Amino acid sequence: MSHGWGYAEHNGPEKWCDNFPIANGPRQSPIDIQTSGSSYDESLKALKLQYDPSTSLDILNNGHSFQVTFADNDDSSTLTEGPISGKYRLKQFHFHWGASDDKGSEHTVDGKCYPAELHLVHWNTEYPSFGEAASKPDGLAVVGVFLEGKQTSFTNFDPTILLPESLDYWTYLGSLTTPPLLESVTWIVCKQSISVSSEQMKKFRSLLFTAEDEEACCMVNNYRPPQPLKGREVRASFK
Ligand SMILES: NS(=O)(=O)c1ccc(NCc2ccco2)cc1
Ligand SMILES: [Zn+2]
Repeated sequence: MSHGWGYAEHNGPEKWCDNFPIANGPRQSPIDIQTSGSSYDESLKALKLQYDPSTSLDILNNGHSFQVTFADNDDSSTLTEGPISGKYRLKQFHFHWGASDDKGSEHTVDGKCYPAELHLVHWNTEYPSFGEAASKPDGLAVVGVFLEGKQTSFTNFDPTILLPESLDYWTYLGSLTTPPLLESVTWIVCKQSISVSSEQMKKFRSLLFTAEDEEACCMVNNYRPPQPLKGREVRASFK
């Protein structure tokens, strides 16, 4: 693939293995969460998310999604408890979405897709930086939140506001869902979705994959389809 990876026919998820052979690895993400195959684990703790909105730095279109990046030079915005041990710092959050409401999420639940999925990306402070942590099996923890259509207000930047009322979750060991597809992510997928208005979905779909001097190509369908479970366990924090 001479050009960078993307989501088009010529450089999309089915082609990523050409440059990133780990695409066919043992713990790839996303997955289809089959609720009958997940098991309640009473030892799983509740998620503890403590975010300081003042640590948000900038919002940018990185050509694959738009992301809000956070200052991660101290423990102002962290994830602790839940399925992880130790403390993970919030690095950024971003979204994946479809061209229409019938697709767009990366994880699916019993085959059900959502119009979009939020990813809150955290790295293990056992390691010196995100880049270092990203190559370790326990280096990252990403909280996934489904978005589904309803009229709602969508304030900004304080990621806590982006979280659903219930923090019940499924958890499994997986990977980044875009290249470099590193198998370093403890996935924490919330059962309850948050609402997003059709106006907001229109704004997502008006973003562009392309730069200003290129022919406009709308940023839609920037999601990887579910990958083989390969015997992994999916645990639930709820009965
Ligand atoms: N969709 S996601 O939450 O799995 C995700 C999160 C973060 C990156 N980061 C990309 C990267 C560059 C170097 C190491 O990592 C890529 C994908
Ligand atoms: Zn993502």
